[in-house]
Amino acid sequence: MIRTAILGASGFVGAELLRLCASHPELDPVRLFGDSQAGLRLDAVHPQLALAYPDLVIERYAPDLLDGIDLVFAALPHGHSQRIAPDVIARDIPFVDLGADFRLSSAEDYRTWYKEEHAAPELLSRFVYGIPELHREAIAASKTVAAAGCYPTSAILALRPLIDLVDPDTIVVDAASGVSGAGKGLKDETHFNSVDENFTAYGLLTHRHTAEMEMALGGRLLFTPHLAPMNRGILATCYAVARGPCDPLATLKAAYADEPFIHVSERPPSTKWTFGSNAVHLTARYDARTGRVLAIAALDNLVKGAAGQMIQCANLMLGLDEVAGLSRVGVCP
Ligand SMILES: NC(=O)C1=CN([C@@H]2O[C@H](COP(=O)(O)OP(=O)(O)OC[C@H]3O[C@@H](n4cnc5c(N)ncnc54)[C@H](OP(=O)(O)O)[C@@H]3O)[C@@H](O)[C@H]2O)C=CC1
Ligand SMILES: CC(=O)N[C@@H](CCC(=O)OP(=O)(O)O)C(=O)O
Repeated sequence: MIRTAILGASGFVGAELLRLCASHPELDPVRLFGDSQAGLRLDAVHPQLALAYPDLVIERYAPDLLDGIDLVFAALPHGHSQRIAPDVIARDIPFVDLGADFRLSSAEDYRTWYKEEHAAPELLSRFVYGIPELHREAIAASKTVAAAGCYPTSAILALRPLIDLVDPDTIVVDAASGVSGAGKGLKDETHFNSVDENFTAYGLLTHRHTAEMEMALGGRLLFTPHLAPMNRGILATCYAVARGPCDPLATLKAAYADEPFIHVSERPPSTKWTFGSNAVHLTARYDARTGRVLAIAALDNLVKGAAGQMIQCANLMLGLDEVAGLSRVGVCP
């Protein structure tokens, strides 16, 4: 078994990593780290995991606790894993990070979008951007992977195969997320009374995920995130001016024909089709009237947008079956 440590185990993504590891044939979570919940038994923090992990305790991180570990997952707020990465790299342990610390390729971009200095800029170039469908070989050859964010995963998977068909400077991405995308901390905007029976746009013109989408797609794009009254799920509706008449649905079908987690069909996708699974459902159209391409993606922000993507990357890095521990079937209805 692969002795696995999880930083941020007491958070939403940490819980999802543990849920997925419980049915993974190789990954064995043996060390869990948290902050405010350090010192508590796992079942006190995440009761849904009690039967799978009766004996685990959340600890406070110390570098020595990584000794003997075979794989590290980090699901920490931005800015933390850049301080821990040197400990992991010094021990030569495969490391999959889900924070934004190592996703952008330059410290300057990080400063621009995250409004802080990067603490380990010399490590940025070691990290491979973690979307297996686009960077499978590089991920398999790397020990350090920065798993992509949830919104970027949806928009990039919908648009990347279509990029030669459109003008990248005309891309518009409107995406709606379930509230678990904001993590477990309670804020005014994520309070039940703010979210229930409500639908809001936020982060206008400035959302940090714009940078990741531009890095993967080229061009200057307009991204508007929305908060939807649901627990999980992202639906990204993407538009771009086409270079000429085209068949984007056929292009997506061809690009993803052999992908285990991607389903392309004519039917407009729903987030519920992906609930709890690592699946991404896509569709696309060419609109001859406006000369635009439309592409839509649905995924579960906590699985393909987070924990599932991390496990898919780890499977590749460790030479395991890429689909190990990951479901392709959503819970619907
Ligand atoms: N939620 C989602 O759908 C997605 C999240 N992400 C990213 O993944 C990361 C985790 O997200 P999520 O699980 O939602 O967040 P949560 O807020 O739910 O969990 C955060 C975790 O980090 C721990 N933590 C907080 N501060 C510190 C600290 N100072 N030192 C050590 N540990 C700390 C918390 O510990 P404790 O609870 O014990 O205080 C908790 O375990 C974030 O970077 C997020 O942006 C990316 C894609 C999707
Ligand atoms: C609904 C919601 O609030 N979503 C979060 C994005 C999800 C996330 O965790 O962002 P990273 O991928 O950068 O880690 C937000 O908009 O800030």
